[in-house]
This record gives sequence, C-alpha cells and structure tokens, in this order.
Amino acid sequence: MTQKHYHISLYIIIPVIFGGFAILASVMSFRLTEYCMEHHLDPGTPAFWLAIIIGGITYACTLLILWIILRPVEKFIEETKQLRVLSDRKPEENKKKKSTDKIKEFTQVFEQVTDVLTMVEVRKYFPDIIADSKAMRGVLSQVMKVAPTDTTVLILGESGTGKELIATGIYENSLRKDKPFIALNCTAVPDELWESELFGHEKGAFTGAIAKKPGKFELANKGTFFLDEIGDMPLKTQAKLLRVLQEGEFERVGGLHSIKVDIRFIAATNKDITQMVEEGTFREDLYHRLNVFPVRLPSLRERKEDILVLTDHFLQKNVPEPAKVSPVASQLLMAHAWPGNVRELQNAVERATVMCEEDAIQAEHLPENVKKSLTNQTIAPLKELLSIDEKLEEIEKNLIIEALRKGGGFQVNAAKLLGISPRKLAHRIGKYNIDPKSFKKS
Ligand SMILES: Nc1ncnc2c1ncn2[C@@H]1O[C@H](COP(=O)(O)OP(=O)(O)OP(=O)(O)O)[C@@H](O)[C@H]1O
Repeated sequence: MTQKHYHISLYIIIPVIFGGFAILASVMSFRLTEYCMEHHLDPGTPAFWLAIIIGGITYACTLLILWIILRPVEKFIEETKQLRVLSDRKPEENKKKKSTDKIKEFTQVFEQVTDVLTMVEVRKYFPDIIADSKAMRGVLSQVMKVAPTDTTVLILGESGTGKELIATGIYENSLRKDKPFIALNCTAVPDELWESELFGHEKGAFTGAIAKKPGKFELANKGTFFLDEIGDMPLKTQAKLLRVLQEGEFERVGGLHSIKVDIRFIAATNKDITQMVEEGTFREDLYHRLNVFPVRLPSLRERKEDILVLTDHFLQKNVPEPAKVSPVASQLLMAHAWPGNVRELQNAVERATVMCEEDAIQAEHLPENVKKSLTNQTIAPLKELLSIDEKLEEIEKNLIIEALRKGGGFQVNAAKLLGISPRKLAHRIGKYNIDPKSFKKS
C-alpha cells in the first residue's frame, strides 16, 4: 500500500495549535464557571489551577515547536561558522555573541552565506568577470535575471567599465548561446556604409556592389545583436533600427522584398543618453525601445574593493609566475581615480609587468599619472577633497582596504597588519562604509 504524505505549512500548523489552546482555555473556563455557579461554589481556586495547567501546556508546546524549528537552523549555523570562508571572528568572540544576541548571530551568518553564494554564482556564470564588490555583484545578479530572456538590454557606464564583457556574459548565459552573436561598434562605421552594413545589399544595388551581401541584421537572425556605442549612431540610421526593433523586418539595399528576422538586442553606450534625447541627438522612441532593461555599470572609483583583485587577475593573465604588488604600489593603485576604468588599470598592470624585473611591482613601475595619484587626491574629481583631514581620511581608508585584502577579508588579520585593535578597525570600517566580506576569497 502506498503511503500518503501531507505537507502542511508551519504558517498554518502553529497558529492552529495556539488558536486551539485559546479556544480550549475559553471553553474550559466557561464550563468551569457554569459548573461552579450550578453547585454554588467559588470559581476562583479551580480557575487559578486551570490557568496554571493550560499555561504550562502552552509553554511546553512552544518550547517543543521552537526546538523542532530551530534545531536544524542552529546546526546549520554551527557548521557554517566552522568554515574558514565565513568566520572572520575568533571562536571565543563567536561564543560570547551566541549567548547574548542569537538573532543577530543568525542574521550575520545568513548574510555571509548569501554573500559567498553570490560570489560562487558570479564566478560560475561569468568566469571572465572579476566582481568582488557589492556594487558589481548587484549588477551581475540583475544580469543573471535578464540573460535567459529575450528582453532588450541597455548597458550604461563610463568607457572601460566592462560593457562589452557584460554583453558577452548576457549572450553566454542566454537561450541563444548556440546561435550567432554579432557585435557592431557604431563609432567604427563610416556614414555612407551604415545601410549596407546593417541591411546588406543586392547585387548591383550601387557602384561596387558586385555581389549580393547579407547585412548584420541577417547574420544576427535567431541570435543576439550587440550594438556598442549606440550613442554614436546617426539619427537617420536610428529611425531604421527602430523599425527592425518594432517590426522585426527590413529590406536589403536595392532589394524589393522584406526580410523577417528574430533578434535579441543588447546596446551599450558611455554617453549620457537621456541628455542626448533632451538635446534631440538621440531619438526618444528608440531610447524607450532600447531602455527596456537598463544595466548601469559602476565606475572603478565607485568600487575600489575591485581594484586590487583586478590587478591580481591581470597579473596572473600576463605571466605564469606573476609578481606581487608592493604596499606602496597598492596604495597608489587604490588612490588613483581611474578615469579610464578597468581598461586603464589593465594597461597599467601590463606596463608594470613589462617594466618590473623584481618579484614585486614597485611605485616606479606604474604610469606617471598613477604615481602622482596620492598628491592628486587634493583635486580628486568625485570627492573634492578640500582639507588635510579629508586627504588623511582617504589615505586611511585605502590602507584599511589594502589590509583587508591582504588579510583575506578577515578583520583580525587586517587589524594585525595595521597594528591596531580589531575593535578600532571595526569602528573605522563602519565609518568608511567598507564591506569586509567583499575581500574574502570563496
Ligand atoms: N570586471 C572585469 N573583470 C575582468 N576584466 C574586465 C572587467 N571589466 C572590464 N574588463 C576588461 O577591461 C577591458 C575593457 O572592457 P570593455 O571593452 O568591456 O569596456 P567597455 O565599457 O565596453 O569600454 P568602451 O566603452 O570603451 O567600449 C577589457 O579588456 C575587459 O576584458
């Protein structure tokens, strides 16, 4: 005989049990009072004992339910706290916390687990993208959601922030990953070639059209079309692109019949496209068609936690036995504003690798503008540092970030490197809003 299993939600069971107790208590008190009145007895003493009994049973049931629910959670917390990847505190500190603030402890471990899982997810699905910072992981979790759909994505971000890398990541995690990926850099197309580049042409359509040629739209059919630097597309071409986006059809230059296509579009720009719309240099209707799922990539200045991880990544990419980065060089890399973002960093690391003949990259191996970055902080574009205190704070913040990275994200290690107590370090981490978890290696 097959056994049937019924799964009832705890949200139903627990209210039913406690509701049942409340009803039972009311019915029994009513009956008791009725009985006492019929027999001319004082209901005070029996009511007191009834309350004690029902209270005791409810208390025991609550304990049992809590034990059943919390036992696996506590086991999970205990086991995960043993993992090196999660524990950034000494065991004694963990014990102290456990007895005083259990909810806080649970929340902290759950947050750490989620953090590590997102890092693992990022590395699994985007192996070429280094994204340890919270900001970038947030972007990638958005990208993960949109990748397997056919939704049009508009990637915004300064030059060198990795827009092309993200577009490739979307394609590789999409349902069209076995179909063509056609990329077109809109800055690279001369004005007179736009039409034949996109739509292709028939033989004899114009002088020099000696044979029929398919355009990018035709090549991208059933696949993905990445329009890089879309802000540089001429207005005339924008109108034609809009038709393909809306109706999925076009004609070859010199052609008479329409060709239907099924394309997933990804566009990217480093320009302020809303301002372009306001100025009339970008079509508003096309902007709305493209802006279905905008993804904004933060500049490297906004995710300083990624700088040294990216540096290590590029060092490992260049040579089999990569050099280390000296503390002073790390400090300079952290202090630079990186207007050219990841691309500029990549070039600086490549140059340093060539220049460096020792086992550690020193300040002198870095480009001139990076070497000057600590002094340049007086005119740092984002923060407009005015006073010496602000400059010192920025340097202190950078030193903490560097120590956290070296200490693998463990505050105890970082505090030792900095020669301060973990308590002081925790205070400063809070002050500068640094996320120590993002320095942990999964
Ligand atoms: N998160 C990252 N991890 C690893 N490499 C990165 C990352 N972001 C960017 N890069 C590298 O930096 C370089 C520039 O990236 P990419 O071309 O994608 O930037 P972009 O935003 O498209 O630049 P542009 O606007 O100038 O076209 C590439 O070599 C890319 O591999």
